[in-house]
This record gives sequence, C-alpha cells and structure tokens, in this order.
Amino acid sequence: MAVIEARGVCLTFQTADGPVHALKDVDLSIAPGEFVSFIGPSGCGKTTFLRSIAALETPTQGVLRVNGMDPDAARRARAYGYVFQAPGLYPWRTIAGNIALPLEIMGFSRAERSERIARVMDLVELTGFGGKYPWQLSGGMQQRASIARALAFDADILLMDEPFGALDEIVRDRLNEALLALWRKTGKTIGFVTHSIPEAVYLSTKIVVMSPRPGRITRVIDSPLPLDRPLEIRETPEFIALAHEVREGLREGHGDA
Ligand SMILES: Nc1ncnc2c1ncn2[C@@H]1O[C@H](COP(=O)(O)OP(=O)(O)OP(=O)(O)O)[C@@H](O)[C@H]1O
Repeated sequence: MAVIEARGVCLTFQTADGPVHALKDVDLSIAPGEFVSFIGPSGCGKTTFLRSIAALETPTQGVLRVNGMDPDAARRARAYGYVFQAPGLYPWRTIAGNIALPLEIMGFSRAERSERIARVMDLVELTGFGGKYPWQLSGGMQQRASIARALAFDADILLMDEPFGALDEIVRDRLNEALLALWRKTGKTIGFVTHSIPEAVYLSTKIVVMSPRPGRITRVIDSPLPLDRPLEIRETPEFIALAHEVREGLREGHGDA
C-alpha cells in the first residue's frame, strides 16, 4: 500500500487578485521507505502539497490519502513529523525541553520522554547538548534539534520543507549526509522540499519536478543511484546525468508556463 497517495489533487486559493492555482491535477504515489524530493521554482506548489499532506491546507478537489487515511485523520493519528524551514525552537526551553514539548502534549510519562529524547538526540548526533539553549547552538545544530523534535514521537513519515535552505554549503553537505544515514537507519518515508538540484539528486530515491502557474508535477524521476552514497558520488557520471535530467525537467516546465 502507498504511504502517500494523491489522485487528481487540485488546490486553488481565492485571493483579492483572483484565483491562484497552487496545485493542479497532482497524481503521485509514494511507497513505504521512499525518500521523495519535490523540486521546482518558487510558487510551483511544493510547500502547498506538503502542507496538504499534513492537513495544514485542504485540497479543493481530488483525493489525498496518508497511510490510507484522509490527511486530517492521519494528523490525529500522528502519522508524520513535520520539519519547517526555520528551526522554530522556543528560546526559553533547552534543546531537550524543546524536543520534549510534543511528547508532553501527547501525555508521555517523564521516563518515556527521557528515553525518547536520548534516542532522537543520538540519531541527529546532538548527544550532550540537551541542556543547552537554542541560541547557544549553531544554525545547523538547531535544525538538527528540530529534526529530532519531529522524530520524537516516532512517526513513519517525515515531511521536511526546505529544512537546510538557510544554511551554508558545508553545513548543508554534512546535514545531507546525516539525514541520509538517519533515513537508512530508520526506514522512514521522507517527503523533502528543496530548491537545490544536487541536494535532491543526492538524497532521493524519487525526484518530483514541479512547475508553476498552475502548480503541477511535470516529471517524476526514479533514481538509479545506489543507496550507499558517499558525498563523492556527486562527481560520478551517473549523478551528473541524473542532475541533468532534473534540470531538463525544470526547463521543460518553465517553457510551457
Ligand atoms: N495562503 C495562501 N493564500 C493565497 N495564495 C497562496 C497561499 N499559499 C500559497 N499561495 C500561492 O500558491 C502558490 C504556490 O505556493 P507554494 O508556497 O506552495 O509554492 P512553493 O513551490 O513552495 O514556493 P517556494 O519555493 O517559494 O516556497 C504561489 O503562487 C503562492 O503565492
């Protein structure tokens, strides 16, 4: 069964300047354990699609299923963790305190919270930093903490909206490697929005190329790259060919916009 299934999904925002077709006829099927990147120019509906999966937006047409449920039921069943572009950590709470917050809201016991916090901090390699405040950590570490927070309740799906967009290239490389390792260790299904072709190619098993006005999918590319991906894979002909294919897809979408 698909973890995420979209059939004919449309979403139109009614604005003062008229309707904005953020998503038009989106069909997509994501299997368990896939790493799917959404790439495309600004305004092509990447965020809107991710937010629709997370029941933060409601499609105006079509069918969207998350773990076989409608997105609202999936939200109530805590089917996914969501990582936003900015880490969004509370400055008055320690890192452990920030990760604990959703667990507190969900009523986990203190012992269970401590166990989960330790586990996810280890996964994102922040062990030892639980007592620090967000402002005492680098941007990359803060973003890792926000990933840990999204992982804390152990949902099978992780939705990430340009989580590394604001970070410099070197930190981003490191976090890409760490995310790939985490994905392979946990087997989660990941939906990942990015503007970066190398990032999409490096991380994904499937690359969804989107185009604006109306927001739609123009290409779905299944990656032929092996799952074992040292950063140097980016220099290989296979990687370069795949990046080229993504670029072609982006150009194609641009052409008929
Ligand atoms: N709440 C809203 N009200 C009206 N229009 C909206 C709203 N949210 C998004 N849009 C419009 O819908 C379209 C798709 O936006 P969306 O944010 O999904 O694009 P995106 O591909 O994620 O862009 P970016 O890469 O800039 O984040 C854009 O034209 C945007 O202006």
